[in-house]
Amino acid sequence: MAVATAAALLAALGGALWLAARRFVGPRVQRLHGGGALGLMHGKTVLITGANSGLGRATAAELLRLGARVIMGCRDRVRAEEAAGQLRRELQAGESGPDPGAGGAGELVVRELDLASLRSVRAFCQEVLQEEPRLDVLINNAGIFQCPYTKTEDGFEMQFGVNHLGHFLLTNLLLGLLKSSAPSRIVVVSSKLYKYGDINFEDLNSEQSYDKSFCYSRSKLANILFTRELARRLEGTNVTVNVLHPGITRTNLGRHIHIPLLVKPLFNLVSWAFFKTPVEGAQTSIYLASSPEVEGVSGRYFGDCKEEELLPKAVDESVARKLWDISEVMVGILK
Ligand SMILES: NC(=O)c1ccc[n+]([C@@H]2O[C@H](COP(=O)([O-])OP(=O)(O)OC[C@H]3O[C@@H](n4cnc5c(N)ncnc54)[C@H](O)[C@@H]3O)[C@@H](O)[C@H]2O)c1
Repeated sequence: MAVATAAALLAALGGALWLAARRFVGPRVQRLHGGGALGLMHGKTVLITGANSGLGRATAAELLRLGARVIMGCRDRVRAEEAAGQLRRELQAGESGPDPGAGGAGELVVRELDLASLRSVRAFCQEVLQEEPRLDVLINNAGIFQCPYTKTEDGFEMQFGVNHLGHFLLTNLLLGLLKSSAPSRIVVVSSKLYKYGDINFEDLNSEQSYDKSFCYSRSKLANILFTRELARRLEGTNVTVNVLHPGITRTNLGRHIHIPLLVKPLFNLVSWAFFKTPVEGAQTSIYLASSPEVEGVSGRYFGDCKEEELLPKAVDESVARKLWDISEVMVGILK
């Protein structure tokens, strides 16, 4: 009797946990574009930061399959070239598409970009501006998650520096090209964890106290405030900018999180059961980059290819403007 009750309780607990986790992760989104969409991105140039792994890689594979010229902005050239070689082979073998013979497959270019260095961001943008006649989609995807306290080359707290400031400078330097290629799109990859962040202007460098999860959330809140302020500034230009959360996805993003050896198998099991695959997680980025449905839509927040509500702190216009002004000073953009 006691065993049966314990088993029933365990089953109920397991079921509740399953439902809670599914609710948090969100419904799995199936691949958006079938064989009929091949060529949808033909003639378009897409730049993806952090495109050699995880969500960025899955996004690159799909946009490439749809015919785009994809520029991979990556920190490590060797790893990026490896990933690019693999993507080209997959494309040729038809592994990243259901209909390899239907044409439309695009071109892949690797360029070096370290978002933790404003010097590197400037050099990268100079190269892009010199060599690329157009830019139709910019996807600010790269990110770093809950690393130990370190600073960027320019002395900024790493997560704020890479996730927000690096992309802030990158986007601003490429705006002219995006405008001249309009209609064009900017897609910003944030996270639901923005909810636990705050823009504490008095300590943006977290010198006094560093909380790695707060700083990640703060950088992702900054991504959203940046998107909304940029959308306001871009009104009437035919350049749109939207932000998304991909949902919890099985990638290497958690490389800085220490999981005890004994707990690892359980963690792997849970992530295998509940987390999205990179292809599933990338669907909202792909949707915002390529779908005709979002033509002209700007300043919105998406999850699972649908618009979602934001908390008041993420739509606070005065905080967004102040963050913009401070970011301009931090990255050294002269007004
Ligand atoms: N995986 C998830 O569950 C999840 C959930 C919410 C949001 N996100 C966001 O998705 C985005 C992609 O993450 P992912 O899950 O694919 O992880 P990932 O670690 O596979 O990809 C992150 C990419 O960013 C690159 N990157 C890191 N620092 C960089 C730097 N200084 N300069 C240039 N590139 C740099 C990495 O090299 C890597 O290619 C991130 O912005 C992350 O915050 C992921």
